[in-house]
Amino acid sequence: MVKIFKYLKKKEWAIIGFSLIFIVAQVYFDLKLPDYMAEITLLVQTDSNALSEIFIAGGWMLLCALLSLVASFIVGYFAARVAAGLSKRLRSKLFSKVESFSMEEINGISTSSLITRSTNDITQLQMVVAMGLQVIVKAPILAIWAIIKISGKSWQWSAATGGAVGVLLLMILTIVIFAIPKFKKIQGLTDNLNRVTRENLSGLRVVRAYNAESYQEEKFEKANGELTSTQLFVNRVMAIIQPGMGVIMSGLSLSIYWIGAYLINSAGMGNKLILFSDMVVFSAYAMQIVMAFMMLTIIFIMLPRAAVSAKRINEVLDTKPTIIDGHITDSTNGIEGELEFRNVSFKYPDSSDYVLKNINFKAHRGETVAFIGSTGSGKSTLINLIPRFYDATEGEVLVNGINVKDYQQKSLHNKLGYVPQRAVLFSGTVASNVGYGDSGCNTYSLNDIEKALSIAQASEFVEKMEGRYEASISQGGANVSGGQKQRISIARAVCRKPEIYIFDDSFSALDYKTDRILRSVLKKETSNVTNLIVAQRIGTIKDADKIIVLDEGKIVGIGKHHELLESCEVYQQIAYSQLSKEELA
Ligand SMILES: Nc1ncnc2c1ncn2[C@@H]1O[C@H](COP(=O)(O)OP(=O)(O)OP(=O)(O)O)[C@@H](O)[C@H]1O
Repeated sequence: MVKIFKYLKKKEWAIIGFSLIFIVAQVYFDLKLPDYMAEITLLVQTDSNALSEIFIAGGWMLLCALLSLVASFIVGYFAARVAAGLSKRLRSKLFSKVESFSMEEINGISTSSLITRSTNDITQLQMVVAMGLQVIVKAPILAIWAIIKISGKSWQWSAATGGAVGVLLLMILTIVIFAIPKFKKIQGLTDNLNRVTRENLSGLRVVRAYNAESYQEEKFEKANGELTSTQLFVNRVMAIIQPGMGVIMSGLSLSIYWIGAYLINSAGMGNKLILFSDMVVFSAYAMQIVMAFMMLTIIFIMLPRAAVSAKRINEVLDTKPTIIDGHITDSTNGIEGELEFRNVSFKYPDSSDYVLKNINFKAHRGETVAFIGSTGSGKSTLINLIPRFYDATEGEVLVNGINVKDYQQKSLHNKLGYVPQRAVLFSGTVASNVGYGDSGCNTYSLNDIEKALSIAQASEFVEKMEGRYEASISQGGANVSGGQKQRISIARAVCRKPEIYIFDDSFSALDYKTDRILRSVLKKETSNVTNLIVAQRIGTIKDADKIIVLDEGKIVGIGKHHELLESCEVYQQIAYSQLSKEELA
């Protein structure tokens, strides 16, 4: 929890310091009230006093109450500012930290947990910082000041107050023992609820198509029920606080007046009035003491929960990304568009089996290298090692003769035009999706965007959209078809003008005609660029300069189409399963 405070700025520490003055002022004015109350009690009981004196004392009392209110408002304002500022900063830090994560870290913590940590956990912290500043600092000052004010009055009254505080502390301890273990559980269960909700929303079409609503509801109800019952348990324990406090405070008042009645009864005539006034004042101070401890109770209950949240946030902030940036910003060896896999083997972090084994090949500038193989043979995994979504477990991946690990990631990515297997579009416009990101060169002009869309065979449908290049694209590209999404996604890569294109099965949603036209235009327009194409269709890769056939993570054939048709059994099987002998010939 303390670690989180290092994210407070100097200015915010200054605000906290400044707030302290107002907190002390507020306590001072609050504790001044019983003094005036005692004065008024005495004035009322003494016949010789004018009404105006009572009004004056009452006026001072009102002023004190008003000043206390103003001080409390200022402290509240500052506390809210500091808390909101801290939570904004933490959210930004978490966001940029998560951006630096590789798939290994993201999968390790889980997307749903990362969302809960960036929202719910930060809110818990924000609440405790806002409340804490007002209460953690105020309560002890109030308690100590009030105790000083009543010290030496009457040991019987002091004993009664001490007893009340003792019972209060016992109550807090019981609550804390029962409730704290549940706080950690609540955050974990919130992650789970988040995960089930996300899964349901992202797979809504499949859920509907398979009438799986009740199955999903059952899953949701289970997650919801678990969270609710844990929250209910905690809230039930917490519910004891309010009435418990009421009983303690009323009991204390009653004890003070009861003890007071005995004391006044046994006192001489001259002391009766003083004792009565003392009793009124003592009871007011005693209430303040109990109130102070009550405030601390609330904080002691909120702190453990916030501590759990702080730990979860720190966990993310302290995670060291496994993909570490290199230093090289550009290759100075004059080589461009070259890719080499040198004895590369790879296994996923949570798995013991190698998915790629001893991969060796080279792609030169201007060449089209295609990867084919059955599903799960490791094609996407191989491609993912180039932009460093994962790092090779053994061996080296070299771009322009330099290990990808030695590049600054930004520079490496600027050399690549990556088109993923599942086209990803962001909410915005066609133009914002095509001219997406930073290529390290100039910003994209409308001309660049138009040209990229035209190469990707997307101009025709984009021209027909309302607003054309400024036509809106909804989240995930929900308002365009699968093939259209793929073409916009291809245009995005073209717009970057990369040295190496990576098409991970990116033509699968296109009809054969568009697929053929797109590839021939792409080849013409980007003749100096290296193309890496993962495909399932023989038709898509037939004309490639080099076809690499993968089987169970191993290269079982490299060559041109006609060579592989003669020499590679796996390739033959794939080819004959798609086209007849005549078509292949
Ligand atoms: N994140 C992951 N963690 C663990 N194993 C994975 C992960 N992603 C993929 N795999 C495994 O790696 C193997 C290769 O998967 P990959 O996605 O590279 O195959 P592919 O040839 O691209 O298949 P497809 O043509 O179906 O896309 C598969 O056996 C898969 O189960």
